[in-house]
Amino acid sequence: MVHFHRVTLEYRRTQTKALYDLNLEIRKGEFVFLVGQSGAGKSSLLNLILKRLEPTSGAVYFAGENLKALRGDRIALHRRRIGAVFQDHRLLREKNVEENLLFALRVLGVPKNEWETRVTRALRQVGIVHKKRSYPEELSVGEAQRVAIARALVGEPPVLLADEPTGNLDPANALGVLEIFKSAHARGATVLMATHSRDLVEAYPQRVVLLKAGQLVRDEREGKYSLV
Ligand SMILES: Nc1ncnc2c1ncn2[C@@H]1O[C@H](COP(=O)(O)OP(=O)(O)OP(=O)(O)O)[C@@H](O)[C@H]1O
Repeated sequence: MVHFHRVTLEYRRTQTKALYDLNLEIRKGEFVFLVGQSGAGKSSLLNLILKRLEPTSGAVYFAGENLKALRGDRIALHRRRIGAVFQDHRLLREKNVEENLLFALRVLGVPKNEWETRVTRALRQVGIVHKKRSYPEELSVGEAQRVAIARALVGEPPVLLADEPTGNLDPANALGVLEIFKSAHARGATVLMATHSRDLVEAYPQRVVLLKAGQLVRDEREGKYSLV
């Protein structure tokens, strides 16, 4: 589903090598925790999959297609296959929770007759139906994070990327968020989640990929939380 072939990423201005000669293959339907110290390259890796960044050398393939070849509208179409949850969740401030999700469905081109069911289902999954008329600034950090997850889920994309989705949450809420991703995984989604949380990795023993200074140093199939 996602394949990194000898990927090096250097941020030109600062000449920082964020990733170095990285090879990684993630199969359809896998759940992968991406772990490693701050600055190890986790966010950079996720941004390459979204084609927000281009590799300096090497190639990133998505569903067999080299992302380098994508231009214009095809980049937008590519991103619609991915539900992304980043720390800066970028909810639209002038729209309430429900409208934020409806906006995502409109962009995705989902037929109107499905909108209501999809929104209700996604908000239910994250336990936030009661806040559907609230505006982003009226939400707690954790609530806003859950809305961002609902927005990523509402289009039912085949791939979910999450960068520290539980970073601002207390342990109970963090495990709640993990449950949401577990359900998406059970429904067949491929999930790649960057995290610093041992608790999460321990709670859901799956593949764990450890990055260190931009290199893949361990790849464990059985969720060894000691890697975190
Ligand atoms: N826009 C940028 N310009 C220059 N250097 C950057 C940029 N973004 C990240 N870096 C550098 O690239 C390296 C990898 O950063 P990245 O954000 O991918 O790490 P991370 O593992 O996600 O860290 P964290 O756990 O703190 O989010 C770091 O050395 C960082 O300072």
